[in-house]
Amino acid sequence: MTGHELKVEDLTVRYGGAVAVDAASLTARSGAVTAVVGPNGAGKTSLLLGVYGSVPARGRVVVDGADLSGLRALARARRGVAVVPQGRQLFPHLTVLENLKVMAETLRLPRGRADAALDRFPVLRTRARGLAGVLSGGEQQMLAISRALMAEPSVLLLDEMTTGLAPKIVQDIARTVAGLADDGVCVLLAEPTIGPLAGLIDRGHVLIRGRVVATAEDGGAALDEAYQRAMGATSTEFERLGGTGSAVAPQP
Ligand SMILES: Nc1ncnc2c1ncn2[C@@H]1O[C@H](COP(=O)(O)OP(=O)(O)OP(=O)(O)O)[C@@H](O)[C@H]1O
Repeated sequence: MTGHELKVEDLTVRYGGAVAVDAASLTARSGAVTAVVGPNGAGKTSLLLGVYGSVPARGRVVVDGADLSGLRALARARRGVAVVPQGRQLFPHLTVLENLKVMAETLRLPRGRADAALDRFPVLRTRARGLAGVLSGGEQQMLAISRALMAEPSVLLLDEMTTGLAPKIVQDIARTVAGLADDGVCVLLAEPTIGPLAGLIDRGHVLIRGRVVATAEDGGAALDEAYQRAMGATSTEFERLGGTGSAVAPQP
């Protein structure tokens, strides 16, 4: 197995004056599935897109020792970083195969790569000439994952891969993701809850208000505990501040 490592150092993402990710540092390595968990708006998507390079970010993104921070998303994709975006972002009016071809052409992958990607999940081969927009949610997610894997990435970023999917599909996809990590892909996924993925996640980081506030190394259940603790501490702080969520103490 060839191992890969992602190191994120002091990553900061701003939208205008608003800080979405605040000097976040984390690591992920192949052989283990790493998760970033946090509530809605915590900055998970911004973090993954900052790593992928599709939103401007400060800080460092290092893959296998190479600093990719100065590169645009396409260049990072060619250097082995792939993303399965939140909401999948497929072209609904293109066929399954055409969706794969668009990415293959964008990344200038060898001919035949898009067709071969249909074999990642058997259902994609049977739906190859059907429109992506009429696939079920689970099938669309399989297509998005196959599309991301076409370039044989060393780092795979998965944003809320299970949202809205039936439990059986979640488990099928989780098995695929576990297999990828075992096969040497460095997997970093972002989820608002750990729930059905507790068995998949090996380690991870808790992100709250853009900051990494906790790290757990001993599996999904340990990460969930750290997450609950951090959320408890956050709501206690919130109450202490009079429910304003600001750093300004409430007036008597
Ligand atoms: N394009 C944007 N322009 C301005 N603000 C944004 C943009 N994208 C996200 N934000 C804001 O940045 C913060 C972090 O959002 P982000 O989507 O990264 O969090 P998240 O943890 O992925 O949340 P969710 O689970 O709801 O997707 C939020 O306050 C959000 O409103």
